[in-house]
Amino acid sequence: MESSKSEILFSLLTAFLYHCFLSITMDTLFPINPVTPEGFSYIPEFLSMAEEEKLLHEIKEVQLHTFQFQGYEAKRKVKSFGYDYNFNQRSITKGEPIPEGFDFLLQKISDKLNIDKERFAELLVTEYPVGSVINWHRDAPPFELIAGISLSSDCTFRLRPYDKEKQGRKSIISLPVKRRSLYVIDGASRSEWEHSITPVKAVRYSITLRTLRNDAQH
Ligand SMILES: O=C(O)CCC(=O)C(=O)O
Ligand SMILES: [Fe+2]
Repeated sequence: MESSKSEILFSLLTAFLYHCFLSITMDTLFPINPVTPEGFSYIPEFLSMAEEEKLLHEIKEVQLHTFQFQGYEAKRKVKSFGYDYNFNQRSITKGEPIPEGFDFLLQKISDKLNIDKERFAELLVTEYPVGSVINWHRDAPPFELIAGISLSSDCTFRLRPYDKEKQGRKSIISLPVKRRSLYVIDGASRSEWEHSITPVKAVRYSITLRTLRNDAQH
C-alpha cells in the first residue's frame, strides 16, 4: 500500500517535471508565434505543391533582368508587370499587363485578403541566385499593401524599425519564411518598419503583389 502511494507520487512528479521541461524547451527553442509588427501576417502552406509548380512554370516564360539601382547592379533578377516604380525618376509608369497565367494567384490572394483583385496594380517576379539578398528597404511610396509569395526555397525574412533611433541588433525580427507561404506587409509593418532577406541558401523565386495608394499619381 505504502509503496504504491509513493509510486503514484513519483509518477506524478515525473509527469510534472516532464511538462516543465517541454514548456521551457518549446518556448526557447521553437518560438511558434514570434511577435511581428502590426499589419504583418504570415500564412504557411498558402499554396499547394501543384500551384507552386504552375507558378514556376509561368516564371520560366518571363524575361528576367538584373536589378539596377543608381548604377549599382544587384545579384537578383526581376521583372515587373503592371505599374512599375522608377527609382531614378521617383514615379510610377504603366508597363506590360500582368500575364494571365498569374490570374489564379491574384484571385487566391485577393479572396484571402478580402480585397478586389483589380487593386493589385503591380506583380513583380524576383529570382534570387544562391547567396543573393535584398537589403534593408521600405517599398516605394506609391504602393500600399504588399503580398509576398515564396517559391522553390525558404528564406530568412527580417524586419526592423525604419526609424534609425529605434534600430539596434535587438530590434531585428528574423522570421523563417517557407516556400509556398504568403506574407502580407500592411499597416505599421509597411510604414514604420523596413525589411530585408539574408543570403539565400538555394535559388529562390518570389512573387510580390502591390496595391496602389489612393493618392498615388498615375
Ligand atoms: O522576395 C521577397 O519576398 C521580398 C521582395 C521585396 O521585399 C521587394 O521586392 O521589395
Ligand atoms: Fe520589399
